[in-house]
Amino acid sequence: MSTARPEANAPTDPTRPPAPGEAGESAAAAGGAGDTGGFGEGDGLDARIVVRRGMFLLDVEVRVAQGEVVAVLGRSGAGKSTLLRALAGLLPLDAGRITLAGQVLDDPRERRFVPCEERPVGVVFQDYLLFPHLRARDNVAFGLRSRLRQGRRGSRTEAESWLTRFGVGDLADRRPAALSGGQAQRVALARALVTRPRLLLLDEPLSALDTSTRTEVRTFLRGVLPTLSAPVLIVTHDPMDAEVLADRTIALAGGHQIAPPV
Ligand SMILES: Nc1ncnc2c1ncn2[C@@H]1O[C@H](COP(=O)(O)OP(=O)(O)OP(=O)(O)O)[C@@H](O)[C@H]1O
Repeated sequence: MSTARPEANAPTDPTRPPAPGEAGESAAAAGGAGDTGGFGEGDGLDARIVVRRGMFLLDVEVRVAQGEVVAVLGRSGAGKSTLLRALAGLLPLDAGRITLAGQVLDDPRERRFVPCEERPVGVVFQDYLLFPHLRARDNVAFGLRSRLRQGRRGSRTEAESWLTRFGVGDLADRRPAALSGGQAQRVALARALVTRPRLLLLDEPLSALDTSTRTEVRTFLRGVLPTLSAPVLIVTHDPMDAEVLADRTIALAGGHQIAPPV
């Protein structure tokens, strides 16, 4: 495990596709869930996250049990994406500690920092960030090949089975430009889950979708999320998403946790 800490507040571009070895592809790294062959071992997520970005300070405590789905609500600028980026390893903590399934991912006091590509964390961003030049099958297989070192044939077969599970198996040969928003979001979710991360982060996964697709994907997620025994954090502006998808809600304002809306 690397303990080198990146420069605090290093600029990252959330609009670019995840590079090989980045957290936009779910990472099941050495010591991650790939070792156990499945979700759900360990103690869930336990984190105190303190991150400064310019004048903004995020300071929150988050605990999510295995199999629990927690919605993170808050107005624009509240710190929701900053929270997810810190958990994914895209922003280092300034103070606090992140422990996932018993493994310390970030603790500045102990100078410990697991880089994003080594974190067993799956991330789905609002605009999918699929690799545009890869077919759906290879988008999903990418993490298996790069992180788990699986061979081409086996990783493709496994990718196809995840696409089928998510109802888009017949689209395996398509590139992202030939997928609808809902289809692309399913592929992105398959890609995030294929390496069996121990934490799933969904950043506004429905916000780029039109109303009917949004309802379709929300219903789909409602079926899938309870089947994962990993902790899930889902950032959303929409209380309906929280109501339908989450067991519990965290509300942020100005970088701090507040009582959730009733
Ligand atoms: N690179 C940066 N440098 C300085 N400040 C930043 C940077 N990125 C974000 N911020 C600030 O951090 C605060 C929290 O931003 P963040 O993106 O986490 O909010 P959010 O709740 O996800 O908002 P939205 O719902 O609009 O995505 C904002 O005040 C924002 O201006």
